[in-house]
Amino acid sequence: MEKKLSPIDSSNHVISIKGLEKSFGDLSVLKGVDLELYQGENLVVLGRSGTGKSVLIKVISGLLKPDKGVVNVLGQEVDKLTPKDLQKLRLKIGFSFQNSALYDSMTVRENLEFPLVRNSKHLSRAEKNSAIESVLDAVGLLQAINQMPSELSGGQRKRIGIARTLIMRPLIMLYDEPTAGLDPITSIDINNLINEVQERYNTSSIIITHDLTCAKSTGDRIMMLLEGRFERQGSFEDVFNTEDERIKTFYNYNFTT
Ligand SMILES: Nc1ncnc2c1ncn2[C@@H]1O[C@H](COP(=O)(O)OP(=O)(O)OP(=O)(O)O)[C@@H](O)[C@H]1O
Repeated sequence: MEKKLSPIDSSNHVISIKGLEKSFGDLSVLKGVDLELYQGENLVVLGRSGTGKSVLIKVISGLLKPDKGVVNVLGQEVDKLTPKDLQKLRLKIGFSFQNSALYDSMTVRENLEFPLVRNSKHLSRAEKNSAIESVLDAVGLLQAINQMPSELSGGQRKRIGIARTLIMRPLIMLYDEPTAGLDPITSIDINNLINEVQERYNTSSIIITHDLTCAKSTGDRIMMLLEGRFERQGSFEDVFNTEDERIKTFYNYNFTT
């Protein structure tokens, strides 16, 4: 399903990257990447495996340092921050990583309480309960509050993972392969949830994926990472309306196999 595009204020960016380069030994992964994430938009970063999408997310979140370039997140240059300030900045970013597993020995409620206990010690019991119930309601799983992760489906666990991220009220969401390993119907549910989160919490998001259905249904704007650079960007149609064989192959592989 195609996305109803959100109105974007392109004068107001929450992430701005200019001339980002990152290599590992002889392997040059990002070769001069520019990217702006605008307030309130869903930006999809598409690219084949190994093109550096996860490296990009790690640089944005300060887990990797750029070799060259400026990476500004919420007005701060990430690689110039002290560990304490970087930690503060990270609390404003919600990470939905492929491997952000739930704690199996804790109930859903305890899993959601965990980040609050660590980072929002001032909250009362009632405030914690209210925050937990509110995010569970947002992901449509209030009824699962006392269940164990092992009792939930893969799609439900993904939803709880997103709820656990939302509980800290992030300004930016970073989704790394949100539909990986999910069947097509469950993937549609997650795509819808990404859009609901955008509307409900007014988050700005980067969605890293090679799933074109996910790109089409969640992206206000698409950027295509090819050989270390963003070669094309725009609406889904803009990006794929091209004679570039590399992009045509990517499209055909996704939609015809
Ligand atoms: N810490 C690291 N040390 C050395 N090489 C790395 C490191 N992190 C990533 N790489 C290399 O950088 C390249 C890009 O990796 P990355 O994980 O960003 O790809 P990706 O586009 O996210 O792929 P996928 O879709 O498969 O997750 C790969 O060749 C990877 O081996």
